[in-house]
Amino acid sequence: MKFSQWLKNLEYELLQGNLDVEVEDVVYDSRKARSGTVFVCTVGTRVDSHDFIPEVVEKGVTVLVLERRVSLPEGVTAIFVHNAREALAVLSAARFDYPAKRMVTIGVTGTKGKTTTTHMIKAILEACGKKVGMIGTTGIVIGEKVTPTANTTPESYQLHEAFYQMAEEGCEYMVMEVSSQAFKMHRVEGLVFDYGLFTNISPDHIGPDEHENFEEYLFYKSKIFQCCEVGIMNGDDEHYDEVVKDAACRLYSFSLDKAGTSFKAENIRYVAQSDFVGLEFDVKGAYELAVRVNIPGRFNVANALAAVSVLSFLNLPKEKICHGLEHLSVNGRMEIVYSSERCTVIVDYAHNAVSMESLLKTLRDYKPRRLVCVFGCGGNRSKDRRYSMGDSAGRLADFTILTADNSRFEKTEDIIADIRSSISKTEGTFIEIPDRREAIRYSILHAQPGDMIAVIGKGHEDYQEVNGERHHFSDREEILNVVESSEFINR
Ligand SMILES: CC(=O)N[C@H]1[C@@H](OP(=O)(O)OP(=O)(O)OC[C@H]2O[C@@H](n3ccc(=O)[nH]c3=O)[C@H](O)[C@@H]2O)O[C@H](CO)[C@@H](O)[C@@H]1O[C@H](C)C(=O)N[C@@H](C)C(=O)N[C@H](CCC(=O)O)C(=O)O
Ligand SMILES: Nc1ncnc2c1ncn2[C@@H]1O[C@H](COP(=O)(O)OP(=O)(O)OP(=O)(O)O)[C@@H](O)[C@H]1O
Repeated sequence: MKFSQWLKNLEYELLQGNLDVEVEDVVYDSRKARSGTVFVCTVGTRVDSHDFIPEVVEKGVTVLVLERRVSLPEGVTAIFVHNAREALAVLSAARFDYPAKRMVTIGVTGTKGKTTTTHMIKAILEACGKKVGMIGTTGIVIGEKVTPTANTTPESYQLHEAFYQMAEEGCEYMVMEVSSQAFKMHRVEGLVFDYGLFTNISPDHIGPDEHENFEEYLFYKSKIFQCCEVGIMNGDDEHYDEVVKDAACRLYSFSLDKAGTSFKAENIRYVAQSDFVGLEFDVKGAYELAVRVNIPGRFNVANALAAVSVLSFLNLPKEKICHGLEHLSVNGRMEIVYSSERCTVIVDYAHNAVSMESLLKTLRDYKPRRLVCVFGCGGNRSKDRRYSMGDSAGRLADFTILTADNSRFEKTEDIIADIRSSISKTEGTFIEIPDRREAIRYSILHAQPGDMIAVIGKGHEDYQEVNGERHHFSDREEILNVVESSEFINR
């Protein structure tokens, strides 16, 4: 392939060499540089990869893309661009021949609910017999194959490579989580999603290497409506007006509370039966559907409504959409791992006070005999989380078991002591069992009929991180071990 053929959507200045040089790939990590590739130099948070130019040229790189004017070795073609990550996205799309255009693409952004909603969309499309590719916290998912990624939204090159694989394997649809950081780092530059979905926004991801402040976070997240054909926004979000202010798409909205939005959830029922714990509601407005979802919680009404709003445009059979929603499985997000008259045990990924608060509040909608909460906090992370989560659990749960999360390089007992300092100021009853396996076991073996037990914080994770090492640990597996044990069965 001639390099010039990849340049049609890029503004650049030729610094030296010949644009018709033959190239076969684009590389952005010097360690992967090889003969006949284009190396895109970026200025990262830790490394400025312009420094690797001598090394990559030595390895046979024929073209360099620069965003800093540096001295160049002879014999290599070099172009200067305004932003190298933007250029990486444009070149990667061209390198894989614009694979996203071969599928219906759905981008989902928002502070909370991205993973849940993308899984819902995928599950419903699959229930309708469609082949779907998915990208997000779970990694790159094509059929049964899951490829873990370093980021929720991977680097642009990895994205286009994944789109290409999806299209080659016959995926008609692609649904992905788009983080605010992805917009900031130009990972989705040049993509135009067929559908863009915005679940909600509240302060998060503000700090070193992420966003300077909430305004910046909102600015980048709102970009979803500048890179999609049809945009769907949460009409209940308090920042609605700011988010849609610069929208350049056909805009729709969904709501649980407000009249006049395009899609509205009405007649919401929280259902807790021994064989079904979940939600029922009616979608009204631009699309009408009676929905039953096998995942509990008010925020999952919003997630399911958001998913249905997108899918309403796709001419899918309504009975299959309903089937998909009633038989969902979203790993570690309000996941009912066990339910009987004896108790219901739920695993959820809530790992800050805001999520924990909404989780515990909405589980109260199910009127459990007791709401029991099992949780801990991560080590080597903000201590505020320990105080605020301790306070939420103390106020909202009937009984709390404090235990380990990923303690990392801290002592679990010290982390629990921090949580204790806030939970003990509330009226909440709690005990401490530092071993998470024992804590889960205790909560189930001592359950009273009608209890709801929420095991919080680790969700889908299948490890516990202690002293820099990851040991296999899954809340789901531990729960199943207990409920399948003779100790529980014969009790
Ligand atoms: C702050 C940030 O977003 N950093 C991302 C960025 O890394 P960076 O620019 O800092 O990388 P760097 O190490 O300085 O390297 C700069 C360049 O030199 C290259 N390099 C580096 C070393 C070398 O030997 N040779 C070489 O060529 C690197 O490939 C890179 O192109 O580019 C990397 C490659 O794409 C990302 O993996 C990395 O994400 C880091 C791991 C990260 O923690 N990001 C977070 C903030 C993030 O993006 N989070 C969001 C949201 C998650 C959520 O919603 O919960 C996400 O989408 O994951
Ligand atoms: N729509 C929502 N509103 C508020 N909280 C939610 C919503 N959906 C899920 N949650 C809570 O947030 C947690 C994370 O949900 P999910 O993984 O779907 O969101 P996410 O946007 O992918 O989050 P993250 O960026 O933290 O991975 C859930 O375990 C649940 O407790």
